[in-house]
Amino acid sequence: MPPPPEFSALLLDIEGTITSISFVKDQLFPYAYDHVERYLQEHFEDGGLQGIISDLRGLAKEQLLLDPDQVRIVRDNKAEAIEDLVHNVRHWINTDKKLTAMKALQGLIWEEAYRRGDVKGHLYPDVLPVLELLCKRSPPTPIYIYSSGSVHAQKLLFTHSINGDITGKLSGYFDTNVGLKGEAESYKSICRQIGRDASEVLFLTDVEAEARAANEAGLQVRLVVRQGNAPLSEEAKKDFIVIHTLDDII
Ligand SMILES: CSCCC(=O)C(=O)COP(=O)(O)O
Ligand SMILES: [Mg+2]
Repeated sequence: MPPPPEFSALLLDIEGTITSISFVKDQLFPYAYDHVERYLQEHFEDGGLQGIISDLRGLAKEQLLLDPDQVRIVRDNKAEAIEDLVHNVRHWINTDKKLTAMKALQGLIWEEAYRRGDVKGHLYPDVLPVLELLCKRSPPTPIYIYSSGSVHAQKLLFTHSINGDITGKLSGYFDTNVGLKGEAESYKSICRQIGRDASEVLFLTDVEAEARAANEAGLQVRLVVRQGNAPLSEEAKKDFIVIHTLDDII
């Protein structure tokens, strides 16, 4: 194992890196799938949802061009709009699409589940001890999150985690409003926003395309392997240092 990396800021992916894929796929996604219709019925007129519905209408028009057999244009009438929105959102959940407006709606739906205690954000056992160590360094090493899940959904997961509220350990959150995770420009933008040179930032992810994009942007990168993750390609294992626990970065 190579020596631990030197870094002055840590950027973390969530699913497959610090949280199990099974928590997201077997608990969060089914909850959103099952509750999206009721949520839209109950909240359709809410101010906070209106912008998201408008974004979902625009998204349907874009996605229809790529996926004409499955995506529906969202009709104007409320009952028909809900029918179309539910159809599209369920299709995007089933196909694990990382679409910003759909992720924003998922975050709102999950809020109820977390608040009622129906779900708790999963964290691997090595995560909190390493975050605590980094926070105790002098000066503390700031820790940021970059996930396809909305910032709202991220904050919910860390507020209602199996280790309690760990948001005090985190310095900031980024979602796909900053750009897609497979694009180098997104990582450059994050580094600008956190005021760090890319070479000082360590990014941890389970996804090869994200690792390559961050590497292209000049960040240090480790690929994280967890039980239940998709297998890494031979090329990825050759090109990146692979770790199995966050202990390997300290
Ligand atoms: C923020 S919790 C929900 C996770 C999610 O919706 C998702 O798509 C996970 O993507 P990630 O970029 O964290 O691998
Ligand atoms: Mg991931």
